[in-house]
Amino acid sequence: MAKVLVSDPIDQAGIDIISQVAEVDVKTKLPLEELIKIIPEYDALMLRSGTKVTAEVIQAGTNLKIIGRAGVGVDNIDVKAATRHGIVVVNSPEGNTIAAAEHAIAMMLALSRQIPDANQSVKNGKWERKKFVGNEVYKKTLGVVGLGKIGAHVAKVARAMEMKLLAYDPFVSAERAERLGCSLVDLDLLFKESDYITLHIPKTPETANLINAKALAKMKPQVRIINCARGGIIDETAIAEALQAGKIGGAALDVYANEPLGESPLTEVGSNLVLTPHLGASTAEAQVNVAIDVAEQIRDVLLGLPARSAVNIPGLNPDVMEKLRPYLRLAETLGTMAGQLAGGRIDELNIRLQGELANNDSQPIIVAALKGLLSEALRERVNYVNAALEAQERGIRVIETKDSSTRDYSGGSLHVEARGSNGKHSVTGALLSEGEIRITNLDEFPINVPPNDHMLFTLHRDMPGIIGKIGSLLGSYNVNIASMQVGRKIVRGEAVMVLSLDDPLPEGILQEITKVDGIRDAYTVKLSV
Ligand SMILES: NC(=O)c1ccc[n+]([C@@H]2O[C@H](COP(=O)([O-])OP(=O)(O)OC[C@H]3O[C@@H](n4cnc5c(N)ncnc54)[C@H](O)[C@@H]3O)[C@@H](O)[C@H]2O)c1
Ligand SMILES: O=C(O)[C@H](O)COP(=O)(O)O
Repeated sequence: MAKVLVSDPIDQAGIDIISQVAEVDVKTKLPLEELIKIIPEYDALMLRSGTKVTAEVIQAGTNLKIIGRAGVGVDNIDVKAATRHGIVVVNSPEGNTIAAAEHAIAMMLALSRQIPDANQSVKNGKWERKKFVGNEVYKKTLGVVGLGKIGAHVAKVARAMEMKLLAYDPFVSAERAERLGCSLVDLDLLFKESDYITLHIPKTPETANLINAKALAKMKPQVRIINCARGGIIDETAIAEALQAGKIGGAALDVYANEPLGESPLTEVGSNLVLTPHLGASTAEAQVNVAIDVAEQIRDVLLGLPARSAVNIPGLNPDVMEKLRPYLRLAETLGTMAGQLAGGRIDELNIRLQGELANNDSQPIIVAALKGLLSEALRERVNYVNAALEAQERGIRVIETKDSSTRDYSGGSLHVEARGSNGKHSVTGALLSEGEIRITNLDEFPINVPPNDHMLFTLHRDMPGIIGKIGSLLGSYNVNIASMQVGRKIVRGEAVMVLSLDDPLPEGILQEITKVDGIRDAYTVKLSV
């Protein structure tokens, strides 16, 4: 039975789902060395933001097939290292959207009405009504930085409170912003005009320290800043100084450059600063949502099914995947054949989706062809997760075309051409109505053969006696021929011979075949049909 390690607190609903197919160990707060020590035992790892999945952890996780992040941010996972090792990384992109958005709103209101400080004051036996006079958010300007899932929900709620909304998001259209009641503006204008600024962006090289001393200097003196996105987007020293000096009205932070926060200039700030310990996603509802979402994906991947929210393989919903599955098999077979025919060092792969197939998303089909193409070199190390990265790192140029006008097979056909040390070779294939693969073209010669574990291809002159000679030669090595077919364009011109063999070809026989009069070239292909 598969084994799954749960290394952060996850709702029981998720653990129950994984337990249907695997043994689950819950071990939280593991020191890194301990995690590295035990990870080889596990097929899957499920976590939240508390566990750091470094390249070392991934390297040690020799049995890992999937890492499931019960939440959105995967910045605590070395996704590149996981991809390189063929480990699928999944998350729950929407399970905690509402929770995080509501936390941002709660922070904005808590800050405006000084609720945390007022609460503490009452508990200290005081009654300081004058000290805690706040502000209304009604008719104030809220600047939303990042108009994705969480930013959009914050905008909707803020609009209901009749706030004026500005938004900055270079990847969102003005129409979408408008539909959400926001005016899309540049960052400087948002800084200048906003009474409240709320951040809902990922931490990237572009967003790191976005709110620094220079940015703070552009804002209104009473501005209140909310960060429920990621630590490191705000320069914590700069914001602590601005608060201490009264240069901004307040800040409410849920996330920090280093978590847990520990020693920080932020803890020195006396008032107008609300801090929560990364609670954005911590609602009962969100925790059930993310646990179920990710647990289902872990269960599916362990059962050999696709994951719906993989961050390191082309996103596909299960219905599309189900429809494409036979074509992925076709693409992988053709990629394997083209790769072996073209020889070891492949530098270019041309893929043409033809007929009906051209109406589909080509990305998964390309990945499947690349998986086949690299299978000779990487064997079981290559999979759907790392095929594209491996190809990119080997400098393989991928050219994709679509031609919906081809009308040869009802489901369409796929043409794969690889250029490598043996020159350019192409294979075309299609699916029969029962889902069986047919190779329909080899190096532009029409053929019609099913793939077979051991195949021999020759390029030769179409002349009497040549088929017999190859048959006798194979017979002399005790190689049984299962089927044979010749493809030619003109009588007595160039032709290809395709032989399906029951046995692997012994060493050296290929060279002998190329010496037969009329044979120009010969290739073998090994498949796993
Ligand atoms: N505090 C928490 O517990 C908590 C919970 C959930 C999510 N989050 C964090 O909240 C953030 C937003 O999550 P989401 O689900 O809305 O993500 P999302 O991907 O739906 O939205 C992010 C938005 O940021 C925009 N963006 C990217 N780079 C930008 C840039 N340089 N400038 C401006 N906009 C930029 C994108 O276009 C996108 O619209 C993420 O960082 C996520 O990790 C935190
Ligand atoms: O990225 C997220 O989903 C949030 O930061 C929540 O993190 P958590 O699951 O550790 O609460």
